[in-house]
Amino acid sequence: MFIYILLVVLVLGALGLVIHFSLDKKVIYKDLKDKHVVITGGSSGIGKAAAVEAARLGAHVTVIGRDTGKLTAAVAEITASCRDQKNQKVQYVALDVTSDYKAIEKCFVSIEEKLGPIFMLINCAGMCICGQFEKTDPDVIKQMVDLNYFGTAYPTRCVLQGMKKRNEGLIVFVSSEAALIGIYGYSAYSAGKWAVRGLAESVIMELVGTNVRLTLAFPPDTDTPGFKNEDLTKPEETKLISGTAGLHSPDDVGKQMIHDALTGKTYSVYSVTGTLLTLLFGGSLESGMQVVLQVLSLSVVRIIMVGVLLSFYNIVRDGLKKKNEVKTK
Ligand SMILES: NC(=O)C1=CN([C@@H]2O[C@H](COP(=O)(O)OP(=O)(O)OC[C@H]3O[C@@H](n4cnc5c(N)ncnc54)[C@H](OP(=O)(O)O)[C@@H]3O)[C@@H](O)[C@H]2O)C=CC1
Ligand SMILES: CCCCCCCCCCCCCCCC(=O)[C@@H](N)CO
Repeated sequence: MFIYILLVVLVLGALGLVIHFSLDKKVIYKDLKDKHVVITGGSSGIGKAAAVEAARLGAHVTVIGRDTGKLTAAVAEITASCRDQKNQKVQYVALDVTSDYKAIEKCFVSIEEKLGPIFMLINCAGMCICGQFEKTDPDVIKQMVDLNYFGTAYPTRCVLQGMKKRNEGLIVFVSSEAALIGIYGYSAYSAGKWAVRGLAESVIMELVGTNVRLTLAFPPDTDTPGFKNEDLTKPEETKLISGTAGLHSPDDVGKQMIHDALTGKTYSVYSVTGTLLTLLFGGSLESGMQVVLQVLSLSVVRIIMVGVLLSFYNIVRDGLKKKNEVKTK
């Protein structure tokens, strides 16, 4: 028995060490002084909170969105957070990130002409329209992928070459905890966020040997204008399931996203559920320790997850029962 345990510990220790030494070194930055940070969706919610934090850390900031009213207000708020009001520059650019590639590329060229090479790109523009799939407007099904996936893929395609050439840069993808588990009512939305995750994990492998890093964020429900809006039409079942992970503040999520990227994390997670879900379903080699934990916890966390999933199916069945009762009355 003792020998068996010793063997397991040795094998796991060796696994942890092999991973530790075969990974590229973490690139860690203390602040963003004089760096150019671009944030799509930086005029509201999580993106705005991330922009404010970047300004506090000394960055020149470009925020991207469509509504110039929201962008102007955001620029004022971000400017007020700059630690060096005289030298830091904050600008907005009106761009629809679902535009065709050429238009996005042109816009990114002009952004770099104005404030210099992009050091950090945070792809935060996104939104969720909930509902059962067969009741979802086909245009919305397409919009969820256009905005959440292509709205991340195209801007990233624009900056990658320059970053690789300069051999420095940070990219953040904002996915969702709903990209780790399928949830009633998030059908159209989650497709885009799962795609973002697939893209991230492949690009991360393509960055091997460079100092460019990509961080994949998995926020849970976060109290933003976008969340308030989606909540208006959200099925009760979706609210109950999604609520399991709690409601978080955009300031906390935006701030942590920046710091996770600066400290070279591949995943940025914000709640216990996020930690458990990435432990179970995550594909990154975040660290040797993470992989050892995955191996050790796999069966236990999987059993917990099956229990959780069963309870989610019960929520859906209860909802169905209630709807049938209303119909027969
Ligand atoms: N809040 C939550 O519960 C969660 C959010 N997320 C993700 O986090 C990100 C931010 O969400 P949140 O802060 O809640 O959203 P908000 O709705 O508060 O902000 C969305 C931002 O994206 C911009 N935007 C939307 N569509 C486009 C477009 N086509 N082109 C350019 N900019 C656009 C908006 O500006 P404008 O409308 O002017 O274009 C706004 O600045 C999204 O990707 C979302 O999916 C993930 C998990 C949970
Ligand atoms: C063993 C593991 C146990 C884990 C428990 C599982 C909990 C699942 C909760 C999923 C929450 C999804 C939130 C998505 C928010 C989002 O993307 C929208 N608000 C869109 O804006």
